[in-house]
Amino acid sequence: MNGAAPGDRQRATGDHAIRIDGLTKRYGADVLAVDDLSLSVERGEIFGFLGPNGAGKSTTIDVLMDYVRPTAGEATVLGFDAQRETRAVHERVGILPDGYGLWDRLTGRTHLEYAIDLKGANDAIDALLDRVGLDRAAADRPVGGYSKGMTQRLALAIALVGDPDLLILDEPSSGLDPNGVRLVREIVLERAERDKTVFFSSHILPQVEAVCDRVAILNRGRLVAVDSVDGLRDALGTGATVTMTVDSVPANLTIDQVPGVQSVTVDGRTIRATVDRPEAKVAVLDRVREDGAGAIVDLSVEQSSLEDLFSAYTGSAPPTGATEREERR
Ligand SMILES: Nc1ncnc2c1ncn2[C@@H]1O[C@H](COP(=O)(O)OP(=O)(O)OP(=O)(O)O)[C@@H](O)[C@H]1O
Repeated sequence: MNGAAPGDRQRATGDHAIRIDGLTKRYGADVLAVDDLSLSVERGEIFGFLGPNGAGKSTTIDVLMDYVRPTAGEATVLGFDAQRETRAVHERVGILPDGYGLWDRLTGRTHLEYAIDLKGANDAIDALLDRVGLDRAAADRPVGGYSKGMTQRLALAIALVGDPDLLILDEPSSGLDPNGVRLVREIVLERAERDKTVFFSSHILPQVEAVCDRVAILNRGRLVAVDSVDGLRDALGTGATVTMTVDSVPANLTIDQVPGVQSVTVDGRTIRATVDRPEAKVAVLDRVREDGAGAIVDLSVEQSSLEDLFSAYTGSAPPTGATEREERR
């Protein structure tokens, strides 16, 4: 990477990868896309930026990159002012934008050459292609003939040019097959291992849950929550669901009286209890036996998912794609 003045080096070692302060963005008189948003992302964090459709995620990212100007408030990226020091930001940030603009007639390789040139970087193009699983021969064909998945792999490769300190991914998994979704996760985790920062919005909540240190949830332009997934769970008091299949369901089932049990449902020989604290899980098992359930023939305990939390914080069903299953880290 080039172009850092001596003063820049000092600022670029600041604590925050992203700092957003009182950001508001209006489109015309009617649309309040982002409403007084303040948010900090630490260096080295993997940070998930979530919200229902139209919540203001892309608008926020557009302000960070100075693609749009805020109505009020300010933002710094890697210590540089997003509006006044745009060039320094662009040199250090890799972005996979929502609806990336590629030129149909140019090859994938040419796109990468331009991106390397623009950043003053010296990446080996074949290594970038290999990293995102894009066939080297395909890279010599115009991108107009690429599938959606190939296009997205190319856009990811462009985002990785120059080994950026901050990678911003806006919906990185839309249009990708399961291999592509896995690739995004690998790239995100590889960045984390090298203390790079990743800020990404995604509708695939299990993927976010699997990789993010913290998440922010935006709803109608306002920040409604920011914490680790565990922290969000604790704040809402939603803990876990204990599911037991028993020999016979007792006529007088009293587990709803166990401290920490929030709700109990029975379906055939399966009893399901939601609990709001860890010790209630074991207490529920003890009580079921005391009530006379006989043997417990099957048992599972599931933490409240990020999908459950998302719905609780926004009052909306998780966005399309959120139910795609992901392995946990
Ligand atoms: N250029 C624009 N002109 C007018 N309104 C806009 C413009 N861009 C975004 N908006 C509006 O601003 C609001 C926030 O949109 P934004 O794209 O930032 O949300 P998002 O959270 O990224 O949504 P999605 O998940 O659907 O991509 C929406 O109401 C949207 O219609």
